[in-house]
Amino acid sequence: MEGGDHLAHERKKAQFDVEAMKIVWAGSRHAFEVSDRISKLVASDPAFRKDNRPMLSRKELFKNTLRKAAYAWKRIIELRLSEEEASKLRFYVDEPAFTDLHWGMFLPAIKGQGTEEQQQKWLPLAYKMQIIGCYAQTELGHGSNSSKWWPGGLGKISTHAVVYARLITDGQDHGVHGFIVQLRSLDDHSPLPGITVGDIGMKFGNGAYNTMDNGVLRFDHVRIPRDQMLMKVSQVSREGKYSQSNVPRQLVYGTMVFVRQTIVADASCALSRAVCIATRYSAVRRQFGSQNGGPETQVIDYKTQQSRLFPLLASAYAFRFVGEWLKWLYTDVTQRLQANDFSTLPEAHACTAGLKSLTTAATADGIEECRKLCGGHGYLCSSGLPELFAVYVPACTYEGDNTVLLLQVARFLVKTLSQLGSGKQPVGTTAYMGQVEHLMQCHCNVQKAEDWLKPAVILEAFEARSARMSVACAKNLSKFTNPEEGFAELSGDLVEAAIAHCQLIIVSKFIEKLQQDIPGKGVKQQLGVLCNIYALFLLHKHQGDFLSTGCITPKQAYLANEQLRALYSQARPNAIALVDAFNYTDHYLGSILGCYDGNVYPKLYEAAWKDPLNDSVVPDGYREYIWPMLKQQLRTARL
Ligand SMILES: CCCCCCCC/C=C\CCCCCCCCCCC/C=C/C(=O)SCCNC(=O)CCNC(=O)[C@H](O)C(C)(C)COP(=O)(O)OP(=O)(O)OC[C@H]1O[C@@H](n2cnc3c(N)ncnc32)[C@H](O)[C@@H]1OP(=O)(O)O
Ligand SMILES: Cc1cc2nc3c(=O)[nH]c(=O)nc-3n(C[C@H](O)[C@H](O)[C@H](O)COP(=O)(O)OP(=O)(O)OC[C@H]3O[C@@H](n4cnc5c(N)ncnc54)[C@H](O)[C@@H]3O)c2cc1C
Repeated sequence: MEGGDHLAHERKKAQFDVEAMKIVWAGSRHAFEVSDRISKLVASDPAFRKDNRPMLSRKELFKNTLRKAAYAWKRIIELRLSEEEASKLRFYVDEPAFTDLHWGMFLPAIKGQGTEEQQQKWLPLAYKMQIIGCYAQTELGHGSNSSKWWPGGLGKISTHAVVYARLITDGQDHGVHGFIVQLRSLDDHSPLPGITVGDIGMKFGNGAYNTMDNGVLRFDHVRIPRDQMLMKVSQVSREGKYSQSNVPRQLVYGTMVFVRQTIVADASCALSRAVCIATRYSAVRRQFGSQNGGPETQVIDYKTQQSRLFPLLASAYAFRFVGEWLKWLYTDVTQRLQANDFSTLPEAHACTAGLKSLTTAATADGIEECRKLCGGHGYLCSSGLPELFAVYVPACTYEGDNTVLLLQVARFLVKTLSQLGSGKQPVGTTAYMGQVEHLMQCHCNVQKAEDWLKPAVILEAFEARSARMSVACAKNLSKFTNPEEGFAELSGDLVEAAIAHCQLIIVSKFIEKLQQDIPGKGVKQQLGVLCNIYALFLLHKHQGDFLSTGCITPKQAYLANEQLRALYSQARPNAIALVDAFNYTDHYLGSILGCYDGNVYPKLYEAAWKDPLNDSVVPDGYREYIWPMLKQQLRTARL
């Protein structure tokens, strides 16, 4: 079959209104319209071509990124794009660049930690891109006193950086503070005196994150003007006197709360992209199982394929909704901070840290699983999956190593539990800890498989598991005379308790989403199926936790798995429509296996011939190396 829509028969099976689901996925009709318009704008502009990335040398790749960034900026100004539209444009250009750190960290750091006066001075320059900034926190070795190492945009482009360093006045160390530091001349871009700066070298994968100039930075007797210390949290007077505002010191880390929140939203994008590719290809691919000479089985009909693919599809939706909620939480905490209410900052920190950890880990693993779900073709760069994996996987490390972040969540949970004794009622995502006595002894009320479809049953099982794991950690910790020693010794268990808590948040936010009014034929029902798949998949995967804490019985675990299989069958006819609802253009997907029309094989065949290696029939190097070897063998054989 040539041309046409090879997936049309699959699209006809959908039991819901795909156009309505697109609005739900985008968040609102307005968000959908912006996203749809900008994605088409990028896809139709040859300046944003990206299929050649894996073939380019590092220097060509990097120069190409600079060209795209400058062109994108020009288009943003010409078309008078709003911030929302510009950030969608960045998203669909789909190429990490120094601009990410400028807009995503440098500007937010000044907004969050600079005084009004500092903001008035620096923000207009940064907004007009008259200066370009990065965010320099991480060190090569340890300690905020060696060399900065890793900051994106630092290596070759940034003119300025927010640098985190120890503040010492009168011989007293006041800990880490943020400083705006000019790095390069605004005239000829050369490093300023005392500054050594460069790129740290090639990173994992071809193309991928190598479009970014992650950098190294050293200072030798560099003087930073006093008014370039970010002074919202603490100040140094002209006389060198150190003082602190009436705000928590933790605000110094506020930029990370903001960025981690965006990383959670981004996880749903990366995962949905991989899932879209794997789902479409699984419907196109037929392998074995032919009966009476009929067509072979579509691999998407194999239960094993479904049990690997559909939980990822459900996770993409789950991460989308928890990301939406996290954005709300971040906006709420920001408004409170402006009104000097700091009460929800610890929760915002724990939620952003924990959800960043969980969603990036699941997404990185999920992309790799999608590659395997596509068989051998998934390993071709033209599948789009190798580059997506290479570009995505550092998300498990940047903005805080995922394990380190889970330990932050664990500290928050232990603290919450310890405050119960003094009568402090937990709120927000830890409100369930207020019912800890009930959760410690409740029994799951599942007698038949369908009982697992009740939101209250699922929620109670997840709450009980999380509460019991945290309480067990707290009890074990209390046996240590030195709490820090105890924390280190039990860190493995604490990480698992933190994971249980964060999974509960994602499940509960999906359930809350379903309580809203969701228009469109069949849309809510499909989301209900996905929500149950997500929850029961987690329950099945972590059944050891649920069983060992006595939250469910072995029979109930068995029934959950039985229900999960039934849910896969319900999702099957809707699978293609559920990935169509992401509304990704073929340009954005960048994958032959995932193309909208499913016409995979002719495109793969054509693409192979475009590889530079096929430019000539006899490759470079043949005459030099292979021909003499063949001749030698021939001579030996004749002897
Ligand atoms: C194409 C061109 C187009 C142009 C388009 C223009 C428009 C574009 C528009 C937009 C584009 C935007 C794109 C955005 C994309 C962003 C890209 C992101 C890329 C990622 C780059 C990566 C950057 C980095 O990695 S930066 C470095 C991050 N480093 C870390 O995360 C380190 C991890 N470690 C920690 O977090 C540690 O906690 C610590 C180092 C912060 C502190 O450690 P320590 O001093 O030991 O303190 P600790 O005991 O842990 O904690 C003390 C108390 O503080 C509390 N706490 C800790 N962290 C926080 C926090 N973040 N917030 C609040 N509170 C915090 C902690 O709970 C303790 O509290 P307690 O009450 O005392 O217990
Ligand atoms: C692509 C990329 C882009 C980046 N961009 C920036 C940037 O723009 N600006 C910037 O400042 N930084 C940036 N970083 C740096 C990044 O933030 C750090 O790499 C990250 O915070 C992890 O720190 P680390 O590398 O020191 O790892 P380490 O802390 O050395 O971690 C190594 C291992 O030790 C474990 N470990 C560490 N501490 C503990 C602990 N307390 N308890 C238990 N286990 C522990 C970790 O789990 C991990 O397995 C970037 C990194 C990457 C990969």
